[in-house]
Amino acid sequence: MPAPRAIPSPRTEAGPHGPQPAIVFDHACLGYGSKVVLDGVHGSVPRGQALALIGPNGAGKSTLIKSALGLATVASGSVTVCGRRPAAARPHTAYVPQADTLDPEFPVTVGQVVLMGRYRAVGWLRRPRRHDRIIAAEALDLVGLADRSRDRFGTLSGGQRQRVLLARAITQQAAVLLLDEPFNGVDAVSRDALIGALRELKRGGAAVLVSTHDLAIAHAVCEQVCLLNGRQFGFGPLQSTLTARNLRACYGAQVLEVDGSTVVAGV
Ligand SMILES: Nc1ncnc2c1ncn2[C@@H]1O[C@H](COP(=O)(O)OP(=O)(O)OP(=O)(O)O)[C@@H](O)[C@H]1O
Repeated sequence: MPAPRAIPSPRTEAGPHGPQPAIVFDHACLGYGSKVVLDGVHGSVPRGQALALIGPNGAGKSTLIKSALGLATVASGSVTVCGRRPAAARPHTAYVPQADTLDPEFPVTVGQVVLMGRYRAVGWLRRPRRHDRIIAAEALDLVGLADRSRDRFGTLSGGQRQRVLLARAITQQAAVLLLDEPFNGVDAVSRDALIGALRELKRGGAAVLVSTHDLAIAHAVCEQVCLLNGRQFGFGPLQSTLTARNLRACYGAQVLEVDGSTVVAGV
């Protein structure tokens, strides 16, 4: 039997016109109940690539991520994940919340948190097998925390906790990874570890959606960017989308020119 791997080998689902994108937003208007908070999102993410969601506070970044999980209302247009409605595609998606959503006082070890990612595959009432433990150990190694497995989750720094949550998502071996501001308040070591792990996941064929306030993260990890502020201000390759014009339209007065570079102030 081949050794288990946290990151599965690349797979492409072929459609009639070639490989199918992992995520497709088709003129999607998104919100909660009857309230629309995000208008006209249009673009797609192939497997093995990442999309950065960029925009000011309240722009709709989390809403876009929730729509791919089937947790936001699609008022018009459509959102498709792995060729299905998002709710039906949940077995193929893994979600990384912000680290502060998990109570650090909860008495659980780092290894146990990572192993929780295997529960969907194992079943809640069954014990994880050796196979699952190997996958969890490999995922923890990928985020650079192999030596912290027995430590209590709450004793880790915020950045390390964020890495543990990414490891938990990696063990799900999902085709689509959705990360909500994983770099917020993260130190340089954790930031580099997260960037390295995301690159490795893309190499394994995963499609990644990552919301961030940091344009440098988009450049380090993502092929495409989606600029949002209540509606879409651009969706496409970084170079042609992260233009001063688009950023100014999206952020307004918060965009500055510093030494010929465009900088978004205060985020
Ligand atoms: N469950 C909800 N019900 C109704 N409105 C909501 C809900 N969640 C978010 N909103 C609203 O949707 C809009 C977009 O919020 P969202 O959290 O998606 O923005 P964001 O870009 O992720 O913001 P931040 O960077 O501050 O996390 C906001 O006006 C917010 O108040």
